[in-house]
Amino acid sequence: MSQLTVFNDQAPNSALLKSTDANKIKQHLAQVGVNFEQWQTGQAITSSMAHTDILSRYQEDIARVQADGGYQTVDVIALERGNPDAAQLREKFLFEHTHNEDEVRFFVKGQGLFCLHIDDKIYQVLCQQGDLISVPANTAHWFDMGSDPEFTAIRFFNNEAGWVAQSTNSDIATQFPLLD
Ligand SMILES: CSCCC(=O)/C(O)=C/O
Ligand SMILES: [Fe+2]
Ligand code: NI
Repeated sequence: MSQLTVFNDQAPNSALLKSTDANKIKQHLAQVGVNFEQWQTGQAITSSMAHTDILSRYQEDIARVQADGGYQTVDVIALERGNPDAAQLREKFLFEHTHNEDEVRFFVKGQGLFCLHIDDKIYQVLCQQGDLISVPANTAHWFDMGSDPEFTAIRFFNNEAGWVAQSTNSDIATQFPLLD
C-alpha cells in the first residue's frame, strides 16, 4: 500500500504522522506543493514489454501531465529483481539532492520511496504501482529503491539532458529509515 510518513527533520526516530489513505496522502502533500495522484493501471505490464508499448498504454494521462507541466521529454526507467548492479544503482539516488526542474514520476509497476525535505519536515512517500508524484523544482529530496529493487516508472523532464542532480552536501539521507 502507498504510504506517507512525516518526520521532523531533527527526529528520525519518531514519526509525526503515518497514513496509507490515498486521499490523506494527497491532501498532506498538496499542502506543501507536491502533487500525488493514483491512476488506473489495469493489466500488469511484463518485464519484456517494450518501453514504447508502456508509454502507449498511458498516452492519455501522459499527454495531460505534459500539457499541464510543459514537460518535453518522457522516458521509462525499469529495474527487475536480482539486478547485479542494484547496490550501485541504489546509491545513485540515495543522497539529498535537488533538480532545477520538477521531478515527476509515475509508477507503472513496483515501488520506491521518495523522501522530501521541505521546511523542517521529512515527507517519506512510498510510491507503488499506479502512483504519480510530482515534486517541485529545487525541493531537496532523496530516493530509495531498496536492496533488491523492482520498479518501472515513467519520468517526465523539461530539459533535454534528462536526469541532472545537484547535491545539497548533507548526510541527512543516512539518518532516516529506508526500504529493506
Ligand atoms: C523513480 S525514478 C528514479 C529516481 C529519480 O529519478 C530521482 O531523481 C530520485 O530522486
Ligand atoms: Fe531526484
Ligand atoms: Ni493531518
